[in-house]
Order: sequence, then structure tokens, then C-alpha cells
Amino acid sequence: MFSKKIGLYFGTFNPIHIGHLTIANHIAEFSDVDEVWLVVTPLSPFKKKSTMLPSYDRFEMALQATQAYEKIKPSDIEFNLPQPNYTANTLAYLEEKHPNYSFVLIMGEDNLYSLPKWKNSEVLLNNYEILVYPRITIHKEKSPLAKHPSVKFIDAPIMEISSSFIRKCIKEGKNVRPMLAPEVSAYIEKMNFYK
Ligand SMILES: Nc1ncnc2c1ncn2[C@@H]1O[C@H](COP(=O)(O)OP(=O)(O)OP(=O)(O)O)[C@@H](O)[C@H]1O
Ligand SMILES: O=C(O)c1ccc[n+]([C@@H]2O[C@H](COP(=O)([O-])O)[C@@H](O)[C@H]2O)c1
Repeated sequence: MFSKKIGLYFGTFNPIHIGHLTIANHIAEFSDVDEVWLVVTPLSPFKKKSTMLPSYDRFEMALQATQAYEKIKPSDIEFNLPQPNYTANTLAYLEEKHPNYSFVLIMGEDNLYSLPKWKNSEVLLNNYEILVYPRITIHKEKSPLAKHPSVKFIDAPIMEISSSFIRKCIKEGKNVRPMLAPEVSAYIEKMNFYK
């Protein structure tokens, strides 16, 4: 019997924004998970390193953004694992470290299309519940994985903002405060990030 059910929300969070927070909070409040862990990925297999802030700066922003959210916890579990960070490896590590917890994956509908290209995607699909929230995608058809027994759609709000858009705006000197938690916005200004 597991003592807690943890929803794992993986991302680079460069920086964490209100789209991420809205999803994490929605799942923490409306699904059967006890906690949502925001797993800050040092290096995602499909992402470029060039515009990436150091992992600990991204983690610090995630910590500040979630201070007032009891059920949402940033995790630095991937910091000492080999890069790029494959989710299957991290899950194996987490299960060993927390044998009393059960883990489910949280991902946007966009990621469901790319999931077959992830490392050991069959293992992920066969062993973990996958909570999928809606996103606007370029695809006309539903993902073939939408009907997979491990996939469960969650009816969460759609907020189409991205960290890359926020970084671009900051570089151009635009006001990005409405898209960020106030603590994150203040921290980015103080640290002069993304200029
Ligand atoms: N506005 C959003 N609403 C819901 N989910 C989002 C949103 N933006 C990103 N995500 C999802 O959150 C997870 C973490 O995202 P990530 O940190 O890579 O953010 P991003 O905003 O997409 O970043 P970037 O623009 O740098 O690629 C990913 O699964 C991504 O699909
Ligand atoms: O394990 C994989 O092969 C794999 C491939 C692509 C992405 N991921 C995970 O999914 C997270 C979100 O991916 P992305 O590309 O939408 O930022 C990323 O931070 C990784 O933890 C994992």
C-alpha cells in the first residue's frame, strides 16, 4: 500500500510562469494526487542548452513561485543524474528512493504526440498513469495514444504562454509581470536574467 500519490510535472521552467502554475495547481486540487512535484530538468533531451539558465536558478524561481502552495513542491532530483535527463531514468531512481510513494506523470497534450520518441516510452506507458491536460497543438487528429489505457485526460484551463516568449519579451524590454508570479518577476529583475 502506498502512503502518497505524487504527480510528476517535468519541465525546464526557464522561467516558471503562470501557465505552469495553473496546471500544477489544477491537478493538485482536482485530481486524486496528494502532491505535485515540479521536477526541474537540467537538460531536456529535445532542448538546446544555449538559452538555459543554470539549473539552480530555475529551481530557485520554482521555489519562490510555489511558497504559498502547500501541495506543489519543486524537485531537484534530476540535478545529480546523468544528462540529458531521461524521464524513465528519473522514475526508476525515484521509485528506489521513495518505495512508499506511487508516481503518475503529468503532461500536456503536445507531449503525448512526442511521447513515442521518449526513451523507454513503452515502459512509461505500461507502468504509469499519465495525466494529460489540453493544449493547443499543430495536429489535426487526436494522438494515437489518447486511447491508451494509461492515459487519462484532465479538464484543465488552456493558457498559451511559454517561457521562450517570456524570455524574448524580457530581451526586448517589455513588461512580462502578468505572466509570472510576483516573486519570480522580482527575482528576474534583481538578477538581471534574460537581458
Ligand atoms: N502555457 C502552458 N500551459 C500548460 N503547460 C505548459 C505551458 N507552457 C509549457 N507547458 C508545459 O509544461 C512543461 C514544462 O514546460 P517547459 O518548462 O519546458 O516550458 P515552456 O514554457 O514550454 O518552455 P520553452 O518556451 O522554453 O520551451 C512541458 O510539458 C510543457 O509542455
Ligand atoms: O525521457 C525522454 O526521452 C524525454 C524526452 C523529452 C522530454 N522529456 C521530459 O519532458 C519534459 C518537458 O519536455 P518539453 O520538451 O516539453 O520541455 C522535459 O523537461 C523532460 O523532463 C523526456
